[in-house]
Amino acid sequence: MTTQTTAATTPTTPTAPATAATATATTATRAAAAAWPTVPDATGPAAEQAVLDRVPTGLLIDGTWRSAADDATFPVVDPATGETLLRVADATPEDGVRALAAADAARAGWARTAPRQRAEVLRRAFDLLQDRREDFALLMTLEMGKPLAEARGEVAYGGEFLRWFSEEAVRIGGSYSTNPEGTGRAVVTHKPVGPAFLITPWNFPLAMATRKIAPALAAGCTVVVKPAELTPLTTLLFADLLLEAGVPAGVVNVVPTTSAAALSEPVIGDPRLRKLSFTGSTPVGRTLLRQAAGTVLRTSMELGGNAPFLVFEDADLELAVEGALLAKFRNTGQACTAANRFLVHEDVAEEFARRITERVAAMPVGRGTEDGIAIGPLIDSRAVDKAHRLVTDALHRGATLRTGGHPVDGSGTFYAPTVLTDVQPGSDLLRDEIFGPVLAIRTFRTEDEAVTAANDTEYGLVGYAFTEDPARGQRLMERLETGMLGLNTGVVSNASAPFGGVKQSGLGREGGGEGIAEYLETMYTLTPDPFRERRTPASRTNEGAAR
Ligand SMILES: NC(=O)c1ccc[n+]([C@@H]2O[C@H](COP(=O)([O-])OP(=O)(O)OC[C@H]3O[C@@H](n4cnc5c(N)ncnc54)[C@H](O)[C@@H]3O)[C@@H](O)[C@H]2O)c1
Ligand SMILES: O=CCCC(=O)O
Repeated sequence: MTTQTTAATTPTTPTAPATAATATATTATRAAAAAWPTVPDATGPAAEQAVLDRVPTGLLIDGTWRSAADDATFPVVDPATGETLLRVADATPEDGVRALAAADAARAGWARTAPRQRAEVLRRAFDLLQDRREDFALLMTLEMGKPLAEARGEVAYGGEFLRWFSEEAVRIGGSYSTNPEGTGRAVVTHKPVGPAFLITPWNFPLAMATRKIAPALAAGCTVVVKPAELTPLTTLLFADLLLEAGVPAGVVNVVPTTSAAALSEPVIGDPRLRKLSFTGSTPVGRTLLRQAAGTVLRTSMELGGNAPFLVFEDADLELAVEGALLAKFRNTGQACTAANRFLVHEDVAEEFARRITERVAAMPVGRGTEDGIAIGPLIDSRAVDKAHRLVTDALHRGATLRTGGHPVDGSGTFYAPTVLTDVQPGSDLLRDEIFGPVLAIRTFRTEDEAVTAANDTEYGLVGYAFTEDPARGQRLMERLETGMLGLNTGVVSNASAPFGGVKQSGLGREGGGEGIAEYLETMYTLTPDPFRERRTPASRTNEGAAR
């Protein structure tokens, strides 16, 4: 794959309480005070420093940037170089509860705003993000490592949630109907569920935040956001943009922390919290669900995946190869949607493997800020170790190495893009999320065999299938146990579509019309038929007198 291919196909939609005494306010609504010059489409040390200088490094609580309660900070590191980019305030559990108190105090006011007003705030945020897209892209590449072309794709994708939910905010409906007996009228309305705690992962630092914040705000909910400790900078810069777009104090609060579990537990256990939306791994999701049971909290869970990628004997192989490159190597393989198991019909397996190996072997690896890079660093050394352990296990069990298969020497946490064929049943990478640039191929003989293998996992986020037979495509839609299916395409993500999984890949959906419903409560009111004469005591007396 050339970098140009990666860039062109990177999806744009995608086409690619507080112990208050110690917290101190440092700047009042920082964003309003800051002038923002037009950002040049530039990279290099000066551009990097300029964007880092713009990032607020405190906690956002009640519309004010603050230092942490104990003044502690933690470093955010560039995974390509190992160098510290910035230090960020490290929120304590008390800060988390204080942020929730702010969200609770702002709750009623925000819920009462006109939907149009909420829509316009989100639309302004969308416009501001477009103006600053180069800043956000560069910042994501710095803190997360993804190639700049992909980071630009994520700004476009993440921004679409702001635009989509600005449009959805004014379409929160309800219904008025006559009950079947004809004796009454049923009125169904939707209201904001209340303060929401949003926990996001490191792999899509902007889009995973906008995919939660935008529908929550559109619905009229206030939020506390806990970004991943590895990539808090994008969320902090985005929160500042939201203040500038007109989000009132307390509506969005942000608490980066290195103590995710300690901060989250009291917030989740606090009865003022009404909603938890989590994106991350399935094991952490299970823990949070157990905690949420304590207060019977509404939850949305976007969890891990183990996507099958099926190539049938009647597939357009060139299309399948392009789809495979996107489905596997987008974000250097670090996507919940990443194809984890390639199941290829035995008649076309060797040709598919030959073509894909040629492309993968040619992928430029390097720091994401450099021109033409297709494969950036993995997020940290643990991710490199995991990828390598899975590859080594597969090789020991009989797989064949076609290209890659090793960490890249030098600074940074890089893993060579890898293709394995003849992967044997029982190999760990067929069961575990690889979360790295490793493409593992097995073969199958029949459609039944392919479907059985595809469904043989506790996960069910997304699947991909390449076939030129429309009837087979329809059978797969009905038989694959996933929340999403890419049929002859390697990417499904789009702000207008319900994103989410079945089985242990999650609960609920983000995006589409479903996305805002996750932040709304349904209320039903019954009232008597207004055309029936009311049988008041007085009318009953009169009826009796008349008889
Ligand atoms: N389904 C989706 O939409 C989707 C999207 C992106 C990532 N993911 C999944 O996320 C995983 C990768 O992301 P990750 O490594 O950041 O996941 P993770 O579960 O380790 O962390 C996710 C978030 O949870 C926080 N966290 C961790 N332990 C916690 C605890 N005990 N209490 C509260 N918060 C806690 C982390 O600080 C981070 O903010 C993969 O499994 C991937 O598939 C899923
Ligand atoms: O990592 C999972 C999210 C990927 C996406 O939204 O396309």
